[in-house]
Amino acid sequence: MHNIPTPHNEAKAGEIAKTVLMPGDPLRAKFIADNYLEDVVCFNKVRNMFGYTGTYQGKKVSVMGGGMGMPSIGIYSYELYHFYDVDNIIRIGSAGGIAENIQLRDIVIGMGASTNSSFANQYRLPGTYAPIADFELLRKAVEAADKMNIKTVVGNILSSDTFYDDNEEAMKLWSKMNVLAVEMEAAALYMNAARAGKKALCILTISDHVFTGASLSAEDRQNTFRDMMEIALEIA
Ligand SMILES: O=P(O)(O)O[C@H]1O[C@H](CO)[C@@H](O)[C@H]1O
Ligand SMILES: O=c1cc[nH]c(=O)[nH]1
Repeated sequence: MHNIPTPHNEAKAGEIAKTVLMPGDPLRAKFIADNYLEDVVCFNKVRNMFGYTGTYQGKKVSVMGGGMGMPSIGIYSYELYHFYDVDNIIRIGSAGGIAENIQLRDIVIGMGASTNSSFANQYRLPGTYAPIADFELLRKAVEAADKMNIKTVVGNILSSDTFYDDNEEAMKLWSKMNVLAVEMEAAALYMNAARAGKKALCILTISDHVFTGASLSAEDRQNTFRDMMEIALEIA
């Protein structure tokens, strides 16, 4: 393997599993390692973007923070796919609901990730690219959730470059196109996966609703995030 360690990841060859769970928050990665994994080894501390490898029900799995926004997950996922031989990245994140039928605590799986980002420009495509999840991972996630009696909503999500946006109408326009929820990374992850010939999926928990202003308490957040983590671990 060439190019490792990277400026952002100090892991050595073989230290990262074929499947990586990737929350935005590195402390959520630590939470998963502490609460779900056995025989844990921390492989990255560069910029405090913690990465851990351990076993879950006997399977080797890694979990690493990806940061906030597409430039950040763009870097970490690119390096994992291209330099660390990772095959699958499953983002597990929080999101704001923007569809009427989406409520707090819902688990939304991004079949597609629309975006206002220019990440795709690098590919010089003669049209508009549609970033999509890997179907096999998507199907497995839905099946695992069904078995665990956890409701999921599958559809289009928005990966936004902005958390605070001056255009108050923007979310209403995406909502009119049946986009379910807004987060900030999936589209870049899906594009990096496609370009690398690898697999990606984004599973989200609705932590707030953009139009109603409703938001989860800290305790609620932890419990519902656990459902999402367990779906991801199940399919890892
Ligand atoms: O909870 P995470 O995974 O960080 O995801 C969401 O939360 C952050 C914004 O608060 C953005 O990264 C957004 O995508
Ligand atoms: O990106 C995000 C994440 C949670 N809630 C939002 O409104 N946006």
